Amino acid sequence: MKALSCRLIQFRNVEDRTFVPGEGLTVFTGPNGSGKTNVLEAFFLASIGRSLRTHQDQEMIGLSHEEGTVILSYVSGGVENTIKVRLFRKGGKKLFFNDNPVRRKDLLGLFRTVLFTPDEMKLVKGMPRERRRFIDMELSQVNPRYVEEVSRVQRAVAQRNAEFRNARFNGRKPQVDMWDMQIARGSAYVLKKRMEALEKMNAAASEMTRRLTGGRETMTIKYRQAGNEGDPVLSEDWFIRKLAENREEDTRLMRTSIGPHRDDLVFLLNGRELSAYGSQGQQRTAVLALKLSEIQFIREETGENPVLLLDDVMGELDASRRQALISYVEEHDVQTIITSTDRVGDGKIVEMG
Ligand SMILES: Nc1ncnc2c1ncn2[C@@H]1O[C@H](COP(=O)(O)OP(=O)(O)OP(=O)(O)O)[C@@H](O)[C@H]1O
Repeated sequence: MKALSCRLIQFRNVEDRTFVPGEGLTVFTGPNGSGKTNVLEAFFLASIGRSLRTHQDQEMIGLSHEEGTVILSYVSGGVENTIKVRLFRKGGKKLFFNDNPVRRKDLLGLFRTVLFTPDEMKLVKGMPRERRRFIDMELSQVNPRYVEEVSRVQRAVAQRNAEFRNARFNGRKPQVDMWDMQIARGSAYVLKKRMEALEKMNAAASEMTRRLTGGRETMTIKYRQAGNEGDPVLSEDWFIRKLAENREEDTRLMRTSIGPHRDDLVFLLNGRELSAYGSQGQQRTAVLALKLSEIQFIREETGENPVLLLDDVMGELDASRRQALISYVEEHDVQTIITSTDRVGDGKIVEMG
């Protein structure tokens, strides 16, 4: 999969400009504040349907305008396609695939990207939410049903929690059997897909780590299931039983403590927990290995490379990791779009400002 062009109209600080990346490496360069990340954000918006740095879509519209647009052309499976995102100051956005309106969940998986920003260090150090987002983002781009099942579980959890509040307010016993069943059904599917992905990721991530460290270190990813100390259990019955067991406490706290929305990933380096024992450098290597494994996973699942978007990460990586990254993307022909104040690599250079 390759991006052919990305046109930004009244988007952030760009009035109207079309950016044409090269087939391999492209570096958007310019001084601080010149709009490098804005361009990367436009590519990401066309891929995921939201910004890489804000939940407020309106912030992306050029300051004095009522509407902003991104039009991305890309080629996938030898076919050229266009994604258009229109953002409105008065609220909302419209998404189009080859000029036909689409919903956000149908956009996911059309133009597939892997994003790597300095923020990604949160994968190791941050909250479990960051790690769930990582695996969800990856699966959402290769499996449309996964997106639906995740939102089904989210909705059922929200309804279950609302029922706890209503019941408390009205002084009655909560009626949550129906939500428990829905959560169990969706969770079993989500878990199964996450475990399958993890198995593939594990193989790729340990291979990448060996490569990045000259064989000195190995990484494994483990899945930590809420309410279970042992190996993850994927059956609906397990979820039903656990939700029932936890109902009393959930009623008291008005939340749902079992389900994929409470699970986490644990990264182990040479068998030890990376977040607790890993040095900064080891954590960086691990995150880089995870990102490269994400590319590999998407390629294996879809038969095509995603486009790699790197925001300002080159400065974060030392020379050897930088070189490992560049040689990986060159070897595998991964189109890579980089923002950097320096001219890194020997790809196409696009000057901002
Ligand atoms: N909605 C908007 N309308 C107009 N300009 C905007 C809008 N949002 C941000 N900007 C401008 O965009 C610029 C920031 O762009 P961006 O973050 O892409 O810079 P950058 O080149 O990546 O910088 P750095 O090297 O510091 O990361 C700032 O000048 C900011 O004022």
